[in-house]
Amino acid sequence: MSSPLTSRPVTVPDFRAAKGQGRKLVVVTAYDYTSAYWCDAAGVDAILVGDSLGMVVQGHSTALPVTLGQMIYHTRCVMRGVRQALVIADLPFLSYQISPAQAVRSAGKLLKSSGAQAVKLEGGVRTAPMIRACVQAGIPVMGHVGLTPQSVHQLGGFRVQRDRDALLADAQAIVEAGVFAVVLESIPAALAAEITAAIPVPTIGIGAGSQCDGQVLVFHDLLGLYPDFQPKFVKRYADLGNTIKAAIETFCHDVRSGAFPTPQHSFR
Ligand SMILES: Nc1nc(=O)c2c([nH]1)NC[C@@H]1CN(c3ccc(C(=O)N[C@@H](CCC(=O)O)C(=O)O)cc3)CN21
Ligand SMILES: CC(C)C(=O)C(=O)O
Ligand SMILES: [Mg+2]
Repeated sequence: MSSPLTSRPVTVPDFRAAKGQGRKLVVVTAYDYTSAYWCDAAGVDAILVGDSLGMVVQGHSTALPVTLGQMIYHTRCVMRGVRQALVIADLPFLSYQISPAQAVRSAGKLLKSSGAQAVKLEGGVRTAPMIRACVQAGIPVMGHVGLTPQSVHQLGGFRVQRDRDALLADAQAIVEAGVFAVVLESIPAALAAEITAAIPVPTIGIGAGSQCDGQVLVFHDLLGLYPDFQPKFVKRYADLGNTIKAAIETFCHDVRSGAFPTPQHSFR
């Protein structure tokens, strides 16, 4: 029930080969040692060190300010908490868009300095040359099409993407460039099902319905930790934000009333 794909550490080929095996792939984001430890212990198949950390860790309103150095730092923290899950790290905005050479340099630096097994790049037809260059350098790449948050200003906001022909062409282009899996973000369920049936690698959905080969959610969204954010695709499996608030309120009360610390928590 809550064990990952394999009883040894999950590899990129394991993940890719799960397509059509009748087993849904589970991916959760994590940004530090402790969150990665618990995701891995719960039996996720893969952990994504997402550039969403720009929002949920740093407090920006988009992921655009995140740097490659910050992605390396967080991925190194995550790696120390993981025993079995595959670890994939996002390449941040402007670390791969300029040229295929820039993409290989950034992806290579991220893998070399963190120990993650794969990178994720956003974009379809336009990003295919960068993906191809990384794959030819021996770097496994996960693709990401549909709502690509690094293009938020070009898209005019975090909006559902509905252009069927463009989305199919994007998915096909990155499959041809060599991705081992594709994130489908914020697209109608029927279209995600069509793309899933059309391509030979697993699709991992977020706001893309139930017919994808797997699902991904942001750690803070799944646990109710990120304030004032609940798009339609998020299901809260816990209410940890309010749990934390209540616990800290109790601590405040105990300190102010003198109920904490007791002799039990003190040295004699
Ligand atoms: N915490 C968090 N969760 C995420 O899923 C996430 C991030 N951060 N940061 C990077 C991107 C940004 N994402 C987002 C952000 C907002 C919406 C959103 O507000 N969607 C609305 C409007 C859809 C529409 O009307 O077109 C929704 O209700 O789903 C969607 C994806 C997904 N990613
Ligand atoms: C939402 C997922 C797919 C992502 O790219 C991120 O967390 O940055
Ligand atoms: Mg991302």
